[in-house]
Amino acid sequence: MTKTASEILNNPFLNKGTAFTKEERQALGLTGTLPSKVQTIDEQATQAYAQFKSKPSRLEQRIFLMNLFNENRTLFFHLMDEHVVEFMPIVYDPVVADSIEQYNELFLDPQNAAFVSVDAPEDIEATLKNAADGRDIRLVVVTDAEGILGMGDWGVNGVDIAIGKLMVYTAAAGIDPSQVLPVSIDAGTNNQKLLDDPLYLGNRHKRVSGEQYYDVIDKFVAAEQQLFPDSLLHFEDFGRDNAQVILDKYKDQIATFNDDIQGTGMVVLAGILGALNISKESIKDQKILSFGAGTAGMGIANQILDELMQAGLTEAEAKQHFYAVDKQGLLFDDTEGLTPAQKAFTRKRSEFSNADELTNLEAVVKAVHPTVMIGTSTQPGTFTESIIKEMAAHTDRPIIFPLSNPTKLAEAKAEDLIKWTDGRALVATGIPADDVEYKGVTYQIGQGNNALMYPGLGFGLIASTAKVLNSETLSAACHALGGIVDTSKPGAAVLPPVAKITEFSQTLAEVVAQSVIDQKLNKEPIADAKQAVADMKWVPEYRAISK
Ligand SMILES: NC(=O)c1ccc[n+]([C@@H]2O[C@H](COP(=O)([O-])OP(=O)(O)OC[C@H]3O[C@@H](n4cnc5c(N)ncnc54)[C@H](O)[C@@H]3O)[C@@H](O)[C@H]2O)c1
Ligand SMILES: O=C(O)C[C@H](O)C(=O)O
Ligand SMILES: [Mn+2]
Repeated sequence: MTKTASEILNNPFLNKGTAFTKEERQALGLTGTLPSKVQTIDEQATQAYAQFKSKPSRLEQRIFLMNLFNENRTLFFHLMDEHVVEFMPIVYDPVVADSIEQYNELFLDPQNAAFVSVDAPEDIEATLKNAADGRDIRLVVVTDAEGILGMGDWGVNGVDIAIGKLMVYTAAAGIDPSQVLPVSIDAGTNNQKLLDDPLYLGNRHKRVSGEQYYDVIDKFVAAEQQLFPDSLLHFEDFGRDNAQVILDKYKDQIATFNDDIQGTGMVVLAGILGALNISKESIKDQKILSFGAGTAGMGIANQILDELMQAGLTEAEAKQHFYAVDKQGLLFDDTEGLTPAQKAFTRKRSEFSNADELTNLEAVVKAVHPTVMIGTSTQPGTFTESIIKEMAAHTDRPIIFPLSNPTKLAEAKAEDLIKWTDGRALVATGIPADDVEYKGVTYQIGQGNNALMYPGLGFGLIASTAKVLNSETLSAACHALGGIVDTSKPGAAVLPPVAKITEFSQTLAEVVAQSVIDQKLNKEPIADAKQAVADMKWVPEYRAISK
C-alpha cells in the first residue's frame, strides 16, 4: 500500500522525523518535507531530553513526553530507555493521576486508544478494528475506570492509565509498541464533577450496571479475542464489585489477568519474600494484616495464602495467619456487607475477648500484633506513629507496605516508618520513594507497585503463547525476583530497584514462559523459553520501512 508523506510523518509507529535518511526521503516521497540535516536517534534524543528538562513542572514534562510519544514511538522509547527511573513517575504513577484528573482540559490526541461505548455495543468490533488499524495486536490493557488507583471513578479520563501501563510494558519488557492497544470501556460515570463539567469527553450519564454492563464486557471480550486471537488481555482499575467477577469469568478460558488483584498480589508476595530474606524469618511465622480489604487487598491475601499452602500448611491453618480490616474494622464472619473475596478471610468473634471493640486499625493492631501490615485502603496517613510503634513493639523487623496510590493517598511515608521504628521496618511504597538517611544508614525503599511484575509476567505469557495464566505460573513469577538485591547490605531494599527493571523483567518473562511450557499451556510449539522471550523483544531503534 502506498503511503503519502503525511501518512508516514503522522504515523507514530513509522515516523522517524529528522532521522529519515536522504535515501529514505527519496524512496518514501518525503523529499523536502523535513529540514535538510539528517539526525541520528541519539542526536534527536539529546535534543528532546533538553526540552524535557526545560519544563517547569512534572505535569508539563509529562505533556512534552506524551507529545513525543504521539509523534514518534521509537524516539520516545529510546529516550525512556536512557532515563527509565526519571520517566517512570512522569508517564506512569503518580503524575498519570494528575493527567487523568485533567484529561478533558488537556485533551489533544486519542493516543491510538480504542474507546468502547456502553451506548453503542453494536460498534464494539468496529471500534477495536479501527483503533488497531491493521496492526498485529498482542497485548490489550482495558479499563472501565471505576476504580482509578485509589481516586475512584474517572470515566473516560481513565484511558490514560491503560496507556501508561502499556508504556511501562514496552520500557520494562520490550513489547513492540505497535502491537499494543489501550482500551477505555466508557460505561458512564458516577463522578458528579465530571457529569457537571461541560468539557467532559465521555458518556454523560451514570454508570450502567448489572446485565447491561456485563453484556458489554462479554461482547468486548468476544470481539477482542476474535480480532486479536494471539493477544493477552490485561484488566486494570475496574471497580471492587466487578473486578473479581470478571476475572473469575474469563480466567480459565483465555490468556488474561487482573493487574490490581494478581499483579499486586505478586509484587507484595515478592516484597515479603525479599523482606524475609533480610530478616531471616519464615513466612510461616508471620501474622498478616490487610488494611483495605478490596480488590488489591484480597488479591494480596490470596497470593500469600497460596504461598503458605505451598509451604505445607492446610488452607484452614494458612487462613489463621490473616486479619482483614476494612471500613467496618476487623472483618468477622457475621460482619455486614462482606464481599465474596472478604468472606474467605474472616475471623470469629469468639477468638477475641474484645471483638466488639475491633472497629478501627489501632484496636486491631493492639489485639493482633501483626508482623506484616499492608495498606490498600485509599486512606492517607492511617498508619500513624502510635499504630506503627505499637506494631514495632511486638516484632523485631515489622514489614510495612503502605501501597495506596497516588502520593496523596499513601497510608504513610517511608521516611516516617523508618524513623518511628528506629530503622527496623522493612518498607515498600506504592509510588517511588527517595532513600532515607537515618542514623548513618542509607535505607533504600522498594517500589511495591505491580509495575515491577506485570511487564515480565505479560511478556512471558505472550512470548510463550499461553492459553491461560494459572496459580502455578503466578507463584513461579513471585519467586523470580529473589537474589537481585544484596540483602547483606544494611538498609537493603525488599524489592529490586526500578533502575534494573529491564533486567529483571526479562528474568521474570523467562520464568513465566518456562512455567507455561512446563505445564504444556502453550498454544504454539516452543522449543526454548529464553529464546522465545529474546525473539519477541523489541528494541527502540529505527528500522527500514516500506512504502
Ligand atoms: N502499589 C500497587 O501496586 C497497587 C496496586 C493496586 C492498588 N493499589 C492501591 O490500593 C488502593 C486500593 O485499590 P483497590 O483497587 O483495592 O480499591 P478497592 O476500592 O477495591 O479497595 C479499597 C478498599 O479499601 C476500603 N476502605 C475504604 N475506606 C477505608 C477505611 N477508612 N478503613 C479501611 N478500609 C477502607 C474499601 O472499603 C475497599 O474495600 C488504591 O489506592 C490503589 O492505588 C496499589
Ligand atoms: O497504577 C498503579 O500505580 C498501581 C496500581 O495498579 C494501582 O491501581 O494503584
Ligand atoms: Mn491499578
